[in-house]
Amino acid sequence: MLIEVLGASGGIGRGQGTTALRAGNVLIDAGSGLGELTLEEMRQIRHVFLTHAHLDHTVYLPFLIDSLFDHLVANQGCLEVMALPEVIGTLQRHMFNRKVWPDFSVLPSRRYPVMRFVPLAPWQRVDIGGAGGLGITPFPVSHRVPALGYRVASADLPPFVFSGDTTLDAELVVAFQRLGEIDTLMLECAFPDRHASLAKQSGHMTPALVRQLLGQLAHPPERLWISHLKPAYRGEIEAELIPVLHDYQWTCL
Ligand SMILES: Nc1ncnc2c1ncn2[C@@H]1O[C@@H]2COP(=O)(O)O[C@H]2[C@H]1O
Repeated sequence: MLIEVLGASGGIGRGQGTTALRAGNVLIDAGSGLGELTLEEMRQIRHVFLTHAHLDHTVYLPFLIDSLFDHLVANQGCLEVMALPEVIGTLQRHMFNRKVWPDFSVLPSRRYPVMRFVPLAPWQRVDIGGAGGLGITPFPVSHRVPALGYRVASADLPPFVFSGDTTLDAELVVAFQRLGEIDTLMLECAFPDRHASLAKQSGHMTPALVRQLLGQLAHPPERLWISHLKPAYRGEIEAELIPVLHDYQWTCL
């Protein structure tokens, strides 16, 4: 099983989509990177796990469900959107509210809708695809709004951890300790160190915070994929990460 990064940018620009990952028939987040998929590829998707409600992680969800509508109706299919209860409430109130977008969780009928919200609880693993499938474990992270990261593993996928959007605090360190061994860590780093206070205020990481987090892990990851760089600061963040990550295999997405 491969994790395919469809988008991982902290902003927009040619060739840069916001967060969306694909593993088999599962999506993690539905940012503008989702626009990389063909209609046929979208039709394979059965589950969308959301980290949080912010637009850069959800903006293509309304288009996805609209694009799949006929196919789902014809096949009696239903797209499962998995998220924290607070995130589901936000999407119901502000996105699928029949003003911004139709409420596909009651269309074409309440009994057989094309989209279903499934509440998640931190640390309650969800198994997708039975034996040999994916085990997806949500864990709490520290953002401005209720948010999760995900650990994804399967028989042929060593533990992959995606931080989602988060800053560093004591709870995040506890969560990472509980995750145990990590093969690949996709970790956000949105701002350079000169914007440390904005990073804290908006719930994001800087290279100095990445250093602090890694220094507190009992099981450092084998490799790091750094994500969510704000395009305006990309060069600066990369330069600051070089001394922080010199002992790791790493790349900026
Ligand atoms: N206090 C703030 N001042 C300026 N920009 C902010 C502030 N809070 C949030 N943002 C920006 O708004 C963005 C919302 O999405 P992000 O969390 O990815 O990143 C956030 C920041 O880029």
